[in-house]
Amino acid sequence: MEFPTTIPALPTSPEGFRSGFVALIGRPNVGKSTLLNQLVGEKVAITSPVAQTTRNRLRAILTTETAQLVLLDTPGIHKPHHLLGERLVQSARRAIGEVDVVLLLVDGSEPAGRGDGFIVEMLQHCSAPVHLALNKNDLVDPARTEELAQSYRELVPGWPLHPVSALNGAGTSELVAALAADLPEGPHLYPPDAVSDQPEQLLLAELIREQVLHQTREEIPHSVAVQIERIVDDGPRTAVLATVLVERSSQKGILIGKGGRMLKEIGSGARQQMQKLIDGPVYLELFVKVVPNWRRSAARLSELGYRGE
Ligand SMILES: Nc1nc2c(ncn2[C@@H]2O[C@H](COP(=O)(O)OP(=O)(O)OP(=O)(O)O)[C@@H](O)[C@H]2O)c(=O)[nH]1
Repeated sequence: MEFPTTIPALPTSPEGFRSGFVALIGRPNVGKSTLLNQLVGEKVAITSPVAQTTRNRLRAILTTETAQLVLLDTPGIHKPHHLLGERLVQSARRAIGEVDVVLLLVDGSEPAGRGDGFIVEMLQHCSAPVHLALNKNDLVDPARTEELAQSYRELVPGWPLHPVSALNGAGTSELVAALAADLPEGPHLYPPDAVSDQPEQLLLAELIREQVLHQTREEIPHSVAVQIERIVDDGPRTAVLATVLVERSSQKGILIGKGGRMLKEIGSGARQQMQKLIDGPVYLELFVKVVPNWRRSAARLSELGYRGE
């Protein structure tokens, strides 16, 4: 694990303080991004009702009185269909090998299924302790809680189980305490008020991609990537120039919309989120570019930051 070389103003950590890395693993759409945002209390990971929106290993940093957890958000695990899919799985595997604790998140409103077996198998060989969080507990009829929990207990005997709702925060402080207890004793790794070590550029790109997914729903699948071309901080406002890459010209048409209306909606939604993140006015200019088969092009993937092995 790499540590930053320059760390501004780290406090003296109290005796018994714990710190370390937690990998967040789970199938697509179980609520990993929602949980990260709930834990950290600021928007660090994008969420979407469409599965498979998390592409980057986004680190969120959570500091409590007694511990600091550095969370790695890994892409949803699934069977890879193309090169991008394979890189997502590689990235999840790498995350598991590098951390102090693994948190496996499942949709606890459904009983354990075959897809969960695939991940459990993958985690059997992992030396770090694994915790299982049963998410979406808010959707569960209390009369079924025990039956659902039992189906997971049978799948992973001995792993600690935590019912949570990433949406409303129920059970999350107990979850954090349990994860922190499994971290080694150690000092702060980041300043206590840090929430992410991701470059601002990546966060901004993710906010645009989130709007594309929200506004276009199924019409534009995952063949979209965002490149931030330039960020100019000219005093009163921050100007952001970004390009949205799609694979086909029909997708470009949908993204731009009639009279440019769709792109305007996307831009305006993204700009509002950016202003919250930056805490100041933002000017956003968006371009749409067709790059056929960008998902299959290894060079392009590396340029966009999806590292292979
Ligand atoms: N009711 C309920 N819905 C939730 C909860 N957590 C997440 N969701 C919803 O589930 C959907 C998927 O959540 P995400 O956080 O994007 O899921 P993810 O695991 O990051 O998805 P990928 O990026 O595809 O890996 C969204 O519509 C969330 O609002 C929860 O605790 N309760």
